[in-house]
Amino acid sequence: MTGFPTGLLFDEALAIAREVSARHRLEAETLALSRTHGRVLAADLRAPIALPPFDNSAMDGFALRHVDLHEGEVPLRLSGEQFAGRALGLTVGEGECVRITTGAPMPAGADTVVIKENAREEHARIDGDQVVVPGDIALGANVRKAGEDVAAGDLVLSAGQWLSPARVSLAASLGVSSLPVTRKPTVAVFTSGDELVQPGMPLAPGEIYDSNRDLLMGLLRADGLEPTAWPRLPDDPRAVEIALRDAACAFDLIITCGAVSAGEKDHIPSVVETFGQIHFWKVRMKPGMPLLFGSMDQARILGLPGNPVSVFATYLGLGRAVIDGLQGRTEPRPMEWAQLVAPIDKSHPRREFMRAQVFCDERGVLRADPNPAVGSHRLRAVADSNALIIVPDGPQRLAAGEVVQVLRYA
Ligand SMILES: Nc1nc2c(c(=O)[nH]1)N[C@H]1C(S)=C(S)[C@@H](COP(=O)(O)OP(=O)(O)OC[C@H]3O[C@@H](n4cnc5c(N)ncnc54)[C@H](O)[C@@H]3O)O[C@H]1N2
Ligand code: MOO
Repeated sequence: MTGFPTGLLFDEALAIAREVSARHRLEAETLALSRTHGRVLAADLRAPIALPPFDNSAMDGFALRHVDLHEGEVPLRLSGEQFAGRALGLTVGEGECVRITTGAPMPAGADTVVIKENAREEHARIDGDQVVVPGDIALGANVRKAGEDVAAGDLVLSAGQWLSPARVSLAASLGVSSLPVTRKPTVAVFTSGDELVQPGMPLAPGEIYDSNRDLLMGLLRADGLEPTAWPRLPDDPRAVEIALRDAACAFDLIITCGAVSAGEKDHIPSVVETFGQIHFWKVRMKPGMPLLFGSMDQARILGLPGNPVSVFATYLGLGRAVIDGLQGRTEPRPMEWAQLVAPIDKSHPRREFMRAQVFCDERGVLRADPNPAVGSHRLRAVADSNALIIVPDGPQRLAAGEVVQVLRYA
């Protein structure tokens, strides 16, 4: 098998994964705002109105004209009430004030609000109720100005951003009722290997329980997708071919795990090569070296290595980039830096993804404690950790205290 890139540096593989998936970006669909949570925005959003839309009070109290204030206490005539809701068109004249609540539109003429607790109401005066206010209130106090948060026409959300609850809520505050978002990829998940048994069934000698299915389904669901798990693939080339070709015409992304390395039963690369195209196979990363990325029919296909820790690292390191590319997400995923608690001595040249516990110490410094259980079969270390340390390409001797890049997952 030849004619495709192999033995790539991690960054080279990542660039191909991004380029191919961006080229196969899914179409946009317009959804009601309440259904856009977690999706990727497909077009820029400019503010159709200003926020706040009008000058309004930040507190419950009395709206007044600052020019009427002077030293000491100031008596003002209460000329009306404006509560949050429709504007009554009131005007505050000389020596007057209007009772106001939080969020209510400022009456014309008023420029300042005194909070209720600092005012004294005196009732049944001949010429109406009187409100006595302190004279030392700052001009504009407790007033929220129209447009101080967002001006009409501002670019508030950009294509390629993911829609967090705050972003969806910002669109709602602007009166936007639907947004164009990229369609979510449909994903088929396959595990493979004759040794695999579903949890709950008895194990025969040589068999193990299938743990990768739940790992992948959980990772994909945590990324907002609704993956479909297919029955486990047997180590039979014809069965692998039929299942993958079937899925490739129905799904946007196929994720397999296992059967992608050098063994006699590793049929996935030859099926992808025969019925599709391999974009790359084998990446200089640890774990996850046998990783394959290709296309078949309408689907992109990620052939993850079978070892559970390899599945985890390749999904977070490269699989997610494919999912982001298909959805047109250009906003980078958050990446952090932490100080090593213990040294790392890496003699191989591959980029390594090491399990670690990342925590914030008493001085507020983010620190990373590498898990000593190396080996891509040791799933427990992933479950006991909350981050992957990304150890750069090439041999590395990193002392305790050195700063490393970390990818938090829990
Ligand atoms: N001669 C070579 N041998 C191996 C190479 C190599 O380059 N040359 N690569 C090694 C590396 S690195 C890895 S990673 C594995 C990957 O092999 P495959 O992707 O072909 O995966 P399998 O052989 O099918 O499985 C590997 C390992 O993982 C277990 N496994 C598989 N699926 C599941 C599952 N769903 N749940 C739990 N455990 C699973 C499987 O039983 C094996 O132990 O190959 C090395 N060998
Ligand atoms: O790269 Mo394999 O994934 O080391 O075990």
